[in-house]
Amino acid sequence: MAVTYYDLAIIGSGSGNSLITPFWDNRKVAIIDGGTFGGTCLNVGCIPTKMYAYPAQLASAAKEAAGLGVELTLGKVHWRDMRDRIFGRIDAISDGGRRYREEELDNVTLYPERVRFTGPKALVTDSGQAIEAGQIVIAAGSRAVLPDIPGIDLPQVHTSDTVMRLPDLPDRVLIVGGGFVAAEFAAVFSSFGSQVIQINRSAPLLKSADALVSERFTAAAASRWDVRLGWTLASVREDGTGVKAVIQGAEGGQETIETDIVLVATGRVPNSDTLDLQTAGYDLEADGRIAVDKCQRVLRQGEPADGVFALGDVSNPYQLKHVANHEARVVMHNLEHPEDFRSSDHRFVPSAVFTQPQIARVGLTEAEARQEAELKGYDVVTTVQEYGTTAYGWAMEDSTGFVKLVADRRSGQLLGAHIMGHEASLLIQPLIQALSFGLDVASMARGQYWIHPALAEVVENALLSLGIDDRPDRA
Ligand SMILES: Cc1cc2nc3c(=O)[nH]c(=O)nc-3n(C[C@H](O)[C@H](O)[C@H](O)COP(=O)(O)OP(=O)(O)OC[C@H]3O[C@@H](n4cnc5c(N)ncnc54)[C@H](O)[C@@H]3O)c2cc1C
Ligand SMILES: NC(=O)c1ccc[n+]([C@@H]2O[C@H](COP(=O)([O-])OP(=O)(O)OC[C@H]3O[C@@H](n4cnc5c(N)ncnc54)[C@H](O)[C@@H]3O)[C@@H](O)[C@H]2O)c1
Repeated sequence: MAVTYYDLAIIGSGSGNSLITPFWDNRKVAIIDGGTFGGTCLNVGCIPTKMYAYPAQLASAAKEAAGLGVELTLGKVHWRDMRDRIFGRIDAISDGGRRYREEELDNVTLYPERVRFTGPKALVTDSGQAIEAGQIVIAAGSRAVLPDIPGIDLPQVHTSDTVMRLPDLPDRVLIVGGGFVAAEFAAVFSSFGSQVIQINRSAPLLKSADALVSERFTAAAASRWDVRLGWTLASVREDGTGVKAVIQGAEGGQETIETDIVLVATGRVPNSDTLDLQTAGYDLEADGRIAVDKCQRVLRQGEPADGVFALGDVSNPYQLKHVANHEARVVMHNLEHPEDFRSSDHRFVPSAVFTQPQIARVGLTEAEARQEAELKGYDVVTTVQEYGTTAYGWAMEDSTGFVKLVADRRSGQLLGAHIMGHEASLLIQPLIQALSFGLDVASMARGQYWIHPALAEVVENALLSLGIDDRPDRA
């Protein structure tokens, strides 16, 4: 079999696509992707979901405004127009990116097919094209898992990959799962007027969040759509244009739900199993992720393999685009500077769920901090500051938003921050900055102005209410 040799082969055109810098202009690069060019975030993930989440926020403003003396009526939601606007933009970007790689860069070859390893630095595509490369980057991402139950292949059963392309807004939606994807789509569909039932195996929703966030979000969600905890999906069968979904309770009971569509959002698994990694001898973590060292080098029998890197959802447990981007920047440097490797920094990985109300997090939950307290010598202190205690919170008549901080009284450092409420994803950013740069609580609270009466005052007040005051020059 004829083998084509490349200096660099990249598996996955999501975060992997950003690795082709001018450094490679006079070198041969292969980029291989068996799916839609641009990967998850662009085509079926972060970007289109937020392009639905924002109009959903606008649609739900009508209810919010009523409490403030403004009568707004939600007219019609033009789902099809929205869908066409969103994907008109996204598909063009994906297509443009693919064309640029395929047609405009002489040194880059795009293989639009799946690939697997045949040796440590050897690959073969589904059509049998053999590739060898000096360096290889595995950026193959993750995919939605589907439970193995009767009816799971019916066209009315969706994952996040397909649900955003529905021809019409469904009247009734059954959402299975209690994580990020479920929380975001439940908010979108319920804001647009669909009847949403969300079932989750465990209680509460968003169970990896700080316990107070999970508890309060579960209550907030239940006030907006129908939340049923302790249920799983048992089977689905067609019923006219919709389906009858049988759900199974933790106690053994069953119920049948009539719905137009089912959205399965029960987690994602790394695509490592598509790559025949055992042939190349590379190590996997227990959950199927590719094992890497701090420099993102793939491990082989516990040792970093020379010139083989992995990044993003295929190797990290976070499954977040900003983490994949960070790791891609590290890999980009390490590919070009083998004599001067950099490491990834996973100390303070933040996340936000663009549901209603919004949720954001960085650092430790209270439970994690208490668990680590003895080992690390933390004197754990926490505070909860309601949005409603600040001037802007009054303006909003907010009754659900809050900031929870977790800190170490001994060192005066923040350990974690958890926000639920309006623009939580923005309010969290100064706290991410404080953690990342080691800014102590007292300096952060009093070493700068906080604009009055902005919503950010809720962060200032939360910092002050921790009762940590060790700045000798505090005014
Ligand atoms: C609905 C949804 C919403 C999300 N929202 C957010 C958000 O708001 N913020 C956030 O930070 N993250 C979000 N994420 C997560 C984010 O999308 C991912 O963490 C990120 O896209 C992962 O990037 P990646 O480069 O690792 O993989 P991907 O972008 O998935 O790229 C992997 C590529 O590899 C290809 N591939 C896989 N196996 C093979 C093979 N054997 N051969 C050839 N090609 C292969 C795939 O076709 C794919 O194109 C969301 C995810 C989903 C599903
Ligand atoms: N805003 C964001 O950053 C964002 C948005 C969407 C997705 N993502 C990423 O995508 C990843 C995947 O999201 P996800 O929501 O699919 O997974 P997840 O792991 O966050 O949540 C899966 C949920 O499904 C439940 N579940 C599992 N099996 C079940 C079953 N058989 N029946 C009922 N419930 C069941 C689990 O209890 C859990 O609540 C996330 O980890 C996240 O990192 C990020």
